[in-house]
Amino acid sequence: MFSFFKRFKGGKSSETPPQDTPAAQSPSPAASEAAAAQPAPVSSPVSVPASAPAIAPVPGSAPAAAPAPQPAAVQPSAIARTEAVPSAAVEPLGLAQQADDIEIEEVVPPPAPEPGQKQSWLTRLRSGLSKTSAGLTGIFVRTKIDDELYEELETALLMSDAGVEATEFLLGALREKVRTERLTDPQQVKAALRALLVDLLKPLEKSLMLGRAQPLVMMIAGVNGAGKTTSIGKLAKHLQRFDQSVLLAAGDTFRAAAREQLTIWGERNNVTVVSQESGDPAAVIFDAVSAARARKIDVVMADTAGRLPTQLHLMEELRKVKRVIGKAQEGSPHEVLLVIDANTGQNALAQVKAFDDALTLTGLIVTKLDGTAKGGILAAIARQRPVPVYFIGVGEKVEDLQPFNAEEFADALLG
Ligand SMILES: Nc1nc2c(ncn2[C@@H]2O[C@H](COP(=O)(O)OP(=O)(O)OP(=O)(O)O)[C@@H](O)[C@H]2O)c(=O)[nH]1
Repeated sequence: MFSFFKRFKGGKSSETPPQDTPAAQSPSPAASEAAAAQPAPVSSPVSVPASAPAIAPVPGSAPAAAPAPQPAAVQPSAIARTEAVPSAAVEPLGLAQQADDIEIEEVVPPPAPEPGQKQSWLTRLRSGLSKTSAGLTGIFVRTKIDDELYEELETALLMSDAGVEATEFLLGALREKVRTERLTDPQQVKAALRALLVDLLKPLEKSLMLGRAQPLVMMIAGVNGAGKTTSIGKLAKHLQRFDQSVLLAAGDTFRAAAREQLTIWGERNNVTVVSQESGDPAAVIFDAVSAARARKIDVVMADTAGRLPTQLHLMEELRKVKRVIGKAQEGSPHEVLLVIDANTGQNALAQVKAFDDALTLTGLIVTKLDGTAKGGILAAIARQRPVPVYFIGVGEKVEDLQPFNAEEFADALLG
């Protein structure tokens, strides 16, 4: 089963988080880059209790969900999936070196869905992708498997934003499967396409692993309006439900409304927001990470201003933000997430490539799959830049942001 989050557990790492010295009071001398910038006052609209549990029991983590730990990451499906993902750079801090005293356990299963909730989420995903699924399923009502079927399929896949490379790959593999498995019925071809899609998308499935550092620092980037701030809010709410204390850094010092949006959200949800009226986003985020270390907060999420990959100076600014976060806490940021709007089609792939080249992304959040999105973009990403997809969004409510699941997604695409 796919987990909402995973928990990094055991050993010295979680009991003794690295460098607990409150850096807020005594910043690291190495932080000259950030120190040169204006310090950001820590504004705590509503303060988070300093005693927020670092590794609190996880709701719903019934013993059955937590099999006996085995040395060095042997949780079956979860770890296999993690290893299958090329950017397994997110493997927790020096895991290999600490294999003797660290275990990984999948102890954070998905929350028990409220009646109808899961169903309504899937319904929204299906209806969001209905344009693509209508196009694809129409093809398989034919009676024969012929060139026309493959041509229509090619058009439908290209129209779904899968792009030339993923489309050619899927069609080539499909023809091969039809030949070797001697398929004769178009419905069998549909099932074969589903299997190929699942295989293609599966490496993108990955759970966010909690508890491998304190704080776990996530930097969130993306173009304007992709849904960064909204996703941070939703994710913070999910994290709170998993007993994680959260602190937000309003690193979008460019757009006042974004800062306000985050602050209001923080006030409503009892989450501290570190913000500054203007100035250097790196300094704001540096202070936020330092404050989180001092307060023993579990997760820091750092918002950043939207920017286009072609705005080279702004991309350089992001690289600086990342470097400075590393000075506030060694090994940070643990996650560099890109938020992409699925409605931007192939442009989203270009964004993934550009931001990955600049920042070495560890994951994606794909938003607005409830809109006019066609969904094939995930096949293009899987084929051309397989950065894991942690979450997908199908609406504006908190529960509209859910973990990406390749099978559910393939089913929604194929109708
Ligand atoms: N329909 C839909 N709307 C979404 C989703 N995610 C975010 N939005 C909306 O998209 C709009 C932009 O979201 P923001 O979170 O402000 O985007 P941002 O990336 O922070 O924008 P900038 O600060 O300008 O860079 C808002 O109206 C959100 O409510 C989603 O999954 N579905």
